[in-house]
Amino acid sequence: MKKRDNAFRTTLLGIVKLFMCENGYEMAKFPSLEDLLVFMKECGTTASGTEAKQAKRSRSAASSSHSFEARCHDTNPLLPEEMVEHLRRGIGSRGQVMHVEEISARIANIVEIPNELSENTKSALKCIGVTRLYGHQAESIQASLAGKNVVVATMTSSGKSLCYNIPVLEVLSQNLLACALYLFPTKALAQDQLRSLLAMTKGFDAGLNIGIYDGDTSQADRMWLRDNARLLITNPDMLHMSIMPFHGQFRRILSNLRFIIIDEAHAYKGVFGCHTALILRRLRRLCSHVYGSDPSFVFCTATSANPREHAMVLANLPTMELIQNDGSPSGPKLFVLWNPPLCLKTVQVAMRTTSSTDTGKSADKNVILKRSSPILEFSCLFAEIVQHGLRCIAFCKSRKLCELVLCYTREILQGTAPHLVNSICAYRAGYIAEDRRRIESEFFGGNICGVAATNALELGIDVGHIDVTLHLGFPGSIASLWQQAGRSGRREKPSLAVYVAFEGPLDQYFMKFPQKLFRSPIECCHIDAQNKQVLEQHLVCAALEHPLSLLHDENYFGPGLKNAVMTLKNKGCLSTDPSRDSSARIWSYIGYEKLPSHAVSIRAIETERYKVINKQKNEVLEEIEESKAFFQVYEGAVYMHQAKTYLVKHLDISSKIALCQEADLKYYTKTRDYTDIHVIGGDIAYPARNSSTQFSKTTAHTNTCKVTTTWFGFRRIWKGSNQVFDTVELSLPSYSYESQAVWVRVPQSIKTAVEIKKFSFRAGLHAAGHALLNVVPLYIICNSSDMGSECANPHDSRYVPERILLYDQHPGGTGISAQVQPLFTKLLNAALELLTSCRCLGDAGCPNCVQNLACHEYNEVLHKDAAMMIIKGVLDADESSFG
Ligand SMILES: Nc1ncnc2c1ncn2[C@@H]1O[C@H](COP(=O)(O)OP(=O)(O)OP(=O)(O)O)[C@@H](O)[C@H]1O
Repeated sequence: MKKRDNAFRTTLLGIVKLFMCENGYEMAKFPSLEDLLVFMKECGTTASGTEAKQAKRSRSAASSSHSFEARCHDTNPLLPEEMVEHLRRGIGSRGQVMHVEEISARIANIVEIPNELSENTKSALKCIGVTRLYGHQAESIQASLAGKNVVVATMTSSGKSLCYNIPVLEVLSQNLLACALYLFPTKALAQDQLRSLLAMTKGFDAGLNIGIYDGDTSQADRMWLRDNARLLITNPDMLHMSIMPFHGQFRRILSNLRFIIIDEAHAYKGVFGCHTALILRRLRRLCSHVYGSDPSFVFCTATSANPREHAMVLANLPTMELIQNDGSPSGPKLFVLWNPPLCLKTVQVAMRTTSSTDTGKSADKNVILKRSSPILEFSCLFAEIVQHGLRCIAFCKSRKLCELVLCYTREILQGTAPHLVNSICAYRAGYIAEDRRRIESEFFGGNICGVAATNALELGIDVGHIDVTLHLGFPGSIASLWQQAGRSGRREKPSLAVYVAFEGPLDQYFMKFPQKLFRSPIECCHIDAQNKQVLEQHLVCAALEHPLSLLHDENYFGPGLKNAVMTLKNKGCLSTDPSRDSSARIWSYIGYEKLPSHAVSIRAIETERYKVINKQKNEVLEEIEESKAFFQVYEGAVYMHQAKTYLVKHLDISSKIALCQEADLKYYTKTRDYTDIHVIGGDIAYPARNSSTQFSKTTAHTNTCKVTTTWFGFRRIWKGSNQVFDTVELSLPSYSYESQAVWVRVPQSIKTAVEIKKFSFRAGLHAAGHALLNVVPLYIICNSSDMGSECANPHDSRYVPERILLYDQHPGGTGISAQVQPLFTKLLNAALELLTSCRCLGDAGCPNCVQNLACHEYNEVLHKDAAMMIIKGVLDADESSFG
């Protein structure tokens, strides 16, 4: 018996050793098996059961670069609600399911199609198989036909398009001159809408001449549409650059304009929203002053806290009918919060720094409790879901994550269901338009059953029925999470959403307090149509389109009009006839630019891009924005595209081309770089609405800044173990762009106090910046990549300014820094709370407090205690300066 026990012990120890070693744990820390098991039990991890089996399997799958494998091999079709139980028993058996929120089904509120609608409209409904209307559709159609401005804020896939298509088709079939203008934020959505409009109007006997007028429309088609279209689909960019500056060519449409449709209105926020608001004011002014038309608006938007206010500000409308009683049916949805399990990991930790000049270079190995990789957990879930016949969108926060998830999931499927490997793909910005259209239609048609996507698929492109949405990390706002989750479960069908947490503070906060996710109000959509800089830019465009009048145009451009006109006069952009009475003066454009609208970029989108070309096939794989290019493509970089790895062979900086070739590589690469932020000056005040005294007691400033990134090398890292095995030098030009920063000065006395404690001040500033960055999404709708903080470079001991600084990572800035400024005290308090409540040990903190996944310096040179002293010091100093 004893002999058998010993044999069992030896075998078990062998398995555990293998498991520990494959997962990077250090056995030496545990002298006996008992010590190890006691430790693992305390940590809530066990190397027996599933883990040990996995370890065994990993050994047999030694050829694979990863030590993971899907742990459930059955591939029976399952319904979404069966899936939760299945996951709990299978890959979720290590207690990953933190919460299951049951969202009950919604019963449809159905009404008959109003009899008074024309035969044309009735036949359009028949063409798409709609026999009755949902309550909200009937309500909004009635309001629109009565001439009211309407905003429809109902769930994803609730049939919002009919809320505008029906009144438009009705009016256009009754009045053969009437026209409508549809605005979509993306070209893909415009294509989608054109398809459904063409399907609806097959039997129409009134010529509508529906067409898209965007950057892809040929010159011949443009001319035809200008002369004939009655339903013109376009986007704010075209309106701004190509339609309004040449409005005379659109005389027929503008004179007869009855409707302006704005779908996906929630996409118009931040700087893009601010520009669109000014574009709509220009359009309404032209319609009224030049063409005598007064179109009604229909907005469709995802649920937000303020759909009515948002739509009214966007188009400067005094009244707006809000339709939000969703009458569409929806099946039950289960929303699962999934936390990757804790396990033991050996990590290199920076030792406590001993002086202000020491940058914390010494390191030691230690065993810590860490969550297993959320990316692998997510990929296992993705693989499991598609194996059970469920159609799935796996939402990832970044393009790189999208590629990694696809790569890992395909690898899992290769072992468990090889026939499904090519039935999943990635979908993200950067792919060329044809590839995106192909993926959309293959997903719609069922050739593809799962897509790893960024928020590029969040907006309502119709990809057919989806059973499950997976969410890797918090997408930046509760509104956005709901919008993504709403993509599954059309009509009465049950659906499932699984939110997989990263180790960051925000994700862990929601795992701990699920009610904050499910019971908290959804965020507001903010825009500031009074932004001085944006107003001036659009007034120049407006003056070219039709001279400005202080008397008649204040209605459109608001109380800032007079000051802005005077500024533009001083800049030599506007002139007036001084002999006229001042109130009767009209202001004409006299600037040197022929088309001022071409100098106004409304999305802060970069035009300069690098093309990534597959050398063997001579095909363009991707176009990467210039600011992001050198993080992904340089000679020797491993570049990923649709789960294939490529080696970048040549980078031609002058022609902006990266040539790569497919290669089966077991490593990935990461750049070594640093980013300097130079505050230029010029206060920015945005948005005005937030600068109430309640928030403004802060010495924080918002200024324009210059961001310069320098790349000096890259590392080659093994895929499975994440071990660096090679470091290579790089010589690339630095990249600079102007942006906006929000920052607060740290008093000299605090620096001295930190240094008396023998803490590193640089490390404290770095950690304080991270802590602040980690709490920003609690207050402001943004993606984690929107903002960065000033990070201390471990290889650089130059002077660092005594400040905590966050900056907008989009060239040109999207206004987010200025949104943060009035909230700075709140953020400092929240960051301090985050640090004091985190019980991690060690100066370098943990991903729950001062570490940040996106840190340019890989979380080196951090000091949590110093960060707490600095934040507290700034708060005290601010409090005393405001009394
Ligand atoms: N009254 C109705 N009866 C039956 N089906 C309907 C009805 N209204 C709309 N639908 C169908 O519901 C689906 C979703 O409609 P639609 O795309 O208009 O929703 P949406 O709210 O605009 O979606 P998104 O939020 O993704 O933009 C379409 O297939 C449409 O044909």
